[in-house]
Amino acid sequence: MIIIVLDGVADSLKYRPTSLELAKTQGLNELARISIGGCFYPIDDETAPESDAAVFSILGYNPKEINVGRGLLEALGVGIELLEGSEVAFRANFATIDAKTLKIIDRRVGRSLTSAEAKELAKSLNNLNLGIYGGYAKVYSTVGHRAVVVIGSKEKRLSANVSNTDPAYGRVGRVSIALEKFEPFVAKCKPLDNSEEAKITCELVDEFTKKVIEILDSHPINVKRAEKSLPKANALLLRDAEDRYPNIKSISTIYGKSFGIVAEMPVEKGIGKLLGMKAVEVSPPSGSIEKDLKERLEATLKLLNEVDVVYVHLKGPDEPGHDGNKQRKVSSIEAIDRYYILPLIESIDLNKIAIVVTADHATPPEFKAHTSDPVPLIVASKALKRTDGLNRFTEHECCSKGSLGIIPHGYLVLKKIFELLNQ
Ligand SMILES: O=C(O)[C@H](O)COP(=O)(O)O
Repeated sequence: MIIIVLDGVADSLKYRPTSLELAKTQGLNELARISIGGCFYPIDDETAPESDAAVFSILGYNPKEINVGRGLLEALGVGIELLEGSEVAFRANFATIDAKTLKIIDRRVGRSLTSAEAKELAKSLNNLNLGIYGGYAKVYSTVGHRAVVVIGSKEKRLSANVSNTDPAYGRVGRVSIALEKFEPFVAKCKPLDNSEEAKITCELVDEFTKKVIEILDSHPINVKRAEKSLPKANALLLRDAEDRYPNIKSISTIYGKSFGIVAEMPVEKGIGKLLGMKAVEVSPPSGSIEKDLKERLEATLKLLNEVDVVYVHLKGPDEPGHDGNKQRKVSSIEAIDRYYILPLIESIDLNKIAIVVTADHATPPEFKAHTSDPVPLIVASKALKRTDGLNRFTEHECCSKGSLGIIPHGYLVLKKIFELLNQ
């Protein structure tokens, strides 16, 4: 089986036509016609999840039970080891701020920061001495404006039970939630319990934030960017702290099948590692969608020879959703259809291999953020005894006609799919 998760591909049924309804998708339509479908709430009907919690959920793990901070997953995804007890990992965004007022101008540097620029900036911050409690910071840039930050102390124990300095996301336990409204200022770190560890961690985080702004605001990369009228990457916003490796059952133990993963972003790579999935490395987005999708397709087909279930995570539609650009979201869906779905259908025998297509969460362009809306799901196979008569892979089609109905939690979905295919 191949499970294809199109990051943030769903929109909200409040804003129709949705991006999926607008897109011309010959391949997805073909799959829909041989499918059983339905919809599901990624976590529940009130949680707008980040991708990590949503992906765990799709794979059958209740994110509120496993309770893993995304910081650790991002770190695992780029091969960073954590010293449990004295180090805390965060997901970070290079951002553009007004250095005097700390007002956030763009949480993602207008998506204009190249990975090469981010690498240079990270170099200037790495092994930063925080001046108190033997504190230090390690900064690793990943894709574009994204980074991983590890805050550590040579003297004190630290804790991940601290709030985000990125105001766009909140925390329920270690599960990160996209906030509907937030004040656009770099937030101060707040300890989330009364421990000395959380208090010291926050002092180190706030010291880090201050030092980063001092160093980055006049960094030669930013001077050059300002000359070209590009936004400066002069702050790092931290979120989703984690300080321990959780004890989670591997995915093969749960389902009795071997799993592989094709993932583009560190967070999904990290999830794959944590759950013991076999990975085929693919390069980060290169700027050529066609080339990237061909590479992802080759990786999928390679893994298909080696494992029972291949999980494929394609980032494409999420970014234009965040940017409020519906037209670009539609184009991204159409590119995935043309360069990934159609050639995939031609390369495999749908009598023997089932294809599941779904989304990890909705990112409606009208909303520019993840929402809790239900997402569509199709299970396509020529071996199914019946189909739902779907014509398209869209929110309305799957939610209104799919016989799986609207499943209340994403973590119930994969078990249902296996049951369906075993009938
Ligand atoms: O693109 C990402 O890494 C996330 O899915 C969204 O995070 P952001 O709100 O920081 O862009």
